Amino acid sequence: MFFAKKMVLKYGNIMNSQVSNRMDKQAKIYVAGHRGLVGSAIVRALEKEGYTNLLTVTRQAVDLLEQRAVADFFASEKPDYVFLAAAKVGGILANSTAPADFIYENLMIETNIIHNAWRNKVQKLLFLGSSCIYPQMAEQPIKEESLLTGPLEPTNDAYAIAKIAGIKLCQAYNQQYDTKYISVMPTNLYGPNDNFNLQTSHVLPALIRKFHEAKVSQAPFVTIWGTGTPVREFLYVDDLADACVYLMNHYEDSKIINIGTGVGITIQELATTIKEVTGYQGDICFDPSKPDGTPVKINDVTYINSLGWTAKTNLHIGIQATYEWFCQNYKNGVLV
Ligand SMILES: NC(=O)C1=CN([C@@H]2O[C@H](COP(=O)(O)OP(=O)(O)OC[C@H]3O[C@@H](n4cnc5c(N)ncnc54)[C@H](OP(=O)(O)O)[C@@H]3O)[C@@H](O)[C@H]2O)C=CC1
Ligand SMILES: C[C@H]1O[C@H](OP(=O)(O)OP(=O)(O)OC[C@H]2O[C@@H](n3cnc4c(=O)[nH]c(N)nc43)[C@H](O)[C@@H]2O)[C@@H](O)[C@@H](O)C1=O
Repeated sequence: MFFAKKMVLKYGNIMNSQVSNRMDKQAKIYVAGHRGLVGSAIVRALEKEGYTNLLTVTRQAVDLLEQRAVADFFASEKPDYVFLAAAKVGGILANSTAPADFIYENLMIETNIIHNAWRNKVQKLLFLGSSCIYPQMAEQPIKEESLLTGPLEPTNDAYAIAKIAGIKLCQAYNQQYDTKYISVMPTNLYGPNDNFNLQTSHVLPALIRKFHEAKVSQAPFVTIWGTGTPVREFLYVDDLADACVYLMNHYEDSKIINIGTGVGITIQELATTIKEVTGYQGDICFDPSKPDGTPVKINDVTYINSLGWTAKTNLHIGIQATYEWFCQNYKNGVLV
């Protein structure tokens, strides 16, 4: 049972930060990006909780970059709720080599969806941002208040600017049109349906694939990009999805909200853990010619914890589950 908790915002008005305004089990819920890491986990979480009227559509049927297609889709489907998990996403290499694609596609997708959610009176929308929106040298762990207090990490600043625009879109529509659009800032995620392409993936799936393939081919060493010293926080995607559904039911403030474990490890420690899980027997080498990116990135999760949500999945167990999923779904580096 949840009770409204009053809080005074900096603008002086009183808003409910925590509410119990649950989605009806038959409500029409659009999950944008349902085939991706996050979207597929949100679909699993909603189905597990008994939501029966989920709306999904492939990129081939509705390209979210196309304003007209998105407008027609919303006008004909009229969803009640929207989880905005469609985006152009990638790891440090993809972000630093294709910044134009990352800023353009993310601005287009979020603008098309948020504007048409408003035009079609969507009751509530949840926008997926990212912890990379915070300044490169933000005080650790990173509080929500750090937003726009310093320069961004150069390897993903184009993507981060698009994500900051998404936050501002939600807040501006809330302010002008009294909508209920919430923005969450997850830390680095991993799990089933992750991207295992070594050119475009994040570090955790990349290392699962590298160690697995090295074990199979009996390669003497595995190369890790950068120095191994950067610190990252990793959240299992089913925990993230659980948090998103929880917040959709219990939160309606414009204030952005971090999601994570609050615990960081070095890339070297991550590599050692993945080596152990995969059973690889060779050595680990580092390639310092590749970028490290942000030196440390750990979300402060005090706010979401205070609202009654905490992460559950231990990193070792989450990596084991992801490795099992990878072994079942990939053969010779190809999704089967
Ligand atoms: N992965 C991570 O570590 C983190 C992710 N996030 C955020 O979570 C959200 C989801 O990320 P994640 O699940 O990892 O990303 P994925 O790349 O796994 O999934 C993205 C989804 O968006 C869809 N999509 C992309 N472009 C279009 C388009 N033009 N038209 C229709 N559909 C499109 C993709 O469709 P298709 O299947 O056809 O490719 C895919 O289903 C993003 O907003 C991201 O910023 C935040 C923090 C960390
Ligand atoms: C979630 C977040 O993810 C991105 O930021 P990032 O955290 O820097 O991303 P990453 O997972 O790709 O790398 C983490 C660290 O790991 C090192 N590293 C070692 N070896 C490999 C490797 O083989 N692949 C990759 N990708 N990284 C490697 C790598 O050098 C870096 O030090 C944003 O662009 C943006 O997309 C965003 O929001």
